[in-house]
Amino acid sequence: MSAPLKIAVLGASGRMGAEAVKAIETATDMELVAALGRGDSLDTLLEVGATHVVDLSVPSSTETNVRFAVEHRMHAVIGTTGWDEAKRESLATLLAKNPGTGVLIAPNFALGSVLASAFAATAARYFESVEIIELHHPNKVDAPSGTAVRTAELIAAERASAGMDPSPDATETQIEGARGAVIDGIHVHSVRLRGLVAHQEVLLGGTGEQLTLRHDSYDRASFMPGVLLGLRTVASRPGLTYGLDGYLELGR
Ligand SMILES: NC(=O)C1=CN([C@@H]2O[C@H](COP(=O)(O)OP(=O)(O)OC[C@H]3O[C@@H](n4cnc5c(N)ncnc54)[C@H](OP(=O)(O)O)[C@@H]3O)[C@@H](O)[C@H]2O)C=CC1
Ligand SMILES: O=C(O)C1=N[C@H](C(=O)O)C[C@H](O)C1
Repeated sequence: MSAPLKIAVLGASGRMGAEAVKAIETATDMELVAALGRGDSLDTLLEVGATHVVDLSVPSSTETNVRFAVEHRMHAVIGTTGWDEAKRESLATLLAKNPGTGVLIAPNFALGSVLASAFAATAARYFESVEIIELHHPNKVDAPSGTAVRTAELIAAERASAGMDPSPDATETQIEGARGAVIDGIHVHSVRLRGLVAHQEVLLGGTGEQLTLRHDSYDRASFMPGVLLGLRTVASRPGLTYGLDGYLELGR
């Protein structure tokens, strides 16, 4: 049997970080070597000899954390939101200088969510209208969710390759925000509600019919199989992978 992966969790006291710590401690092929939070020095990662980092911190710190890891040739699995195109490009440039190091940015680790986004992108070629509603707990600091952004990007790419027009919309006047955020031409609406965890609906409309693709995470345990899959795979995928779908055989 090969040596266990030496894993550090960043954001370890948070809602996701605490769940990841439990999952890693339970995995027989992994060793938790550090559980760090705000104010802890990243030099600890070097002192404990971490080979892999899981970043589940906050959008304002994730880039600094991950760049440190890559500069020291640690593989990184990122669940934290905030990785826009400019940040991803900059990270890819850094990775090119550190060949052999792998990074996964996973907007959503839940396998059902990854599948739902892929199904939605496929379906969006066949429906005139598409909009996204994402629904989350009220402690979430960013909107729209990273998952909704990624889903909109996938849908927009499919519709562009199919030569489709924008979804029809006759709105002439509106109160700002009434039609949601627009990402690559796709409208995204964000709900924050006590009692929710993480949920998303993609509404697809055609003449006389509607298809709704909904995914619900009722518990953060739903994200852990994806976190562990990411950790087990990332070292064999040098460079940057955006989306856990990059590690799955989705037949697309
Ligand atoms: N990809 C996925 O499947 C999922 C992604 N997420 C994303 O993960 C992120 C975390 O979510 P959640 O756990 O709910 O958030 P929390 O706020 O519960 O946790 C974030 C943790 O990070 C800590 N932190 C702050 N700054 C740093 C730093 N510089 N280094 C290390 N840790 C730091 C915070 O500490 P303090 O409290 O002191 O600020 C807190 O403990 C979000 O971006 C969220 O959108 C969430 C669920 C699933
Ligand atoms: O903050 C959360 O809770 C979640 N964040 C991620 C996102 O923004 O998409 C993943 C999941 O939706 C839960």
